[in-house]
Amino acid sequence: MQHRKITFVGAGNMSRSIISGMVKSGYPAELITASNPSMPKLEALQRDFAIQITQDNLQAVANAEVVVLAVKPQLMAQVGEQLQQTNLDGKLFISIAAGLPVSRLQAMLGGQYPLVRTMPNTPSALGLGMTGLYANSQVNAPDRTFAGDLLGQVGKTAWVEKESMLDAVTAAAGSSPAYFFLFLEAMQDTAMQMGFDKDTARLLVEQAMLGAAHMVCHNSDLELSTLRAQVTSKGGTTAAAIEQFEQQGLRELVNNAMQAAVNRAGEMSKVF
Ligand SMILES: NC(=O)C1=CN([C@@H]2O[C@H](COP(=O)(O)OP(=O)(O)OC[C@H]3O[C@@H](n4cnc5c(N)ncnc54)[C@H](OP(=O)(O)O)[C@@H]3O)[C@@H](O)[C@H]2O)C=CC1
Ligand SMILES: O=C(O)[C@@H]1CCC=N1
Repeated sequence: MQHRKITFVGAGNMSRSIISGMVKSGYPAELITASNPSMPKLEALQRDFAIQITQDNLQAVANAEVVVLAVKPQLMAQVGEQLQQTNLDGKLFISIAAGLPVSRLQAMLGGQYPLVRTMPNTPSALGLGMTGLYANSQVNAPDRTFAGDLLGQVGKTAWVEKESMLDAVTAAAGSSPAYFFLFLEAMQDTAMQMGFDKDTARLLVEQAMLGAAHMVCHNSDLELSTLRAQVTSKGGTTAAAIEQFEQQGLRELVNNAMQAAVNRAGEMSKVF
């Protein structure tokens, strides 16, 4: 990918994931800066990836061609106001914040800058991320390619043409790792109630999940329902378990949960 001087404002979990992927893919560390109010995460990034670090957002942004906005949504207005003290013309902005629409981000930055709004997820830390991207009309073709390549360093990407679809990406991929963890927690607890120690219970569910995930990825020509049917012997144990999920409304529950994520993104766009 093209290499540009890039600054991450906010050096938390998601920035670390993306920076890790960039450096592993050969992006020159000397072109990457992270800015954060406290030092420990910055020092860890410098130690692990040899990038530039600073506690001075303004200096870091002034020197950058690309600015990744990676603070919590509720802190973005404060950061935007601070950044207005420097000349932001000509910079490409990439936001990873949940919920905040381009119009709000532009108001926070005080101008109509090229802005790619994205929604990544934490598996990006392992190079297995899924990121949705949306570009505003100021983003030119090279900027679009740069943003796609950047998030492509840490996983797969999907562009959306309608900004509202980013909230659906949040529900389906940004937040969804947590749904899977919850499901695994519940299975681990049950396996322990059935007599396994904690480590063995975890091994059982994590290896089953890993195998199932690989089966999904390696059989993209098969419907998910076909993979399920291959496990589900007629009148057998799986059928008994699936019947419980279906009777007790798992599909409706999933629908309600994902809709709640979308609704919350909509609320966040108004309150932050
Ligand atoms: N976690 C997730 O699964 C996902 C998160 N996101 C989005 O990513 C963004 C970051 O989330 P995440 O990395 O998880 O959060 P973190 O809390 O891990 O990181 C946020 C960082 O911002 C720093 N920060 C606070 N105030 C400022 C400031 N004024 N200037 C610069 N940096 C500041 C914090 O520093 P300190 O700790 O020192 O206060 C912290 O290191 C959020 O907007 C979230 O919506 C998107 C997709 C998935
Ligand atoms: O929970 C959140 O708001 C963020 C966005 C997606 C995952 N974490």
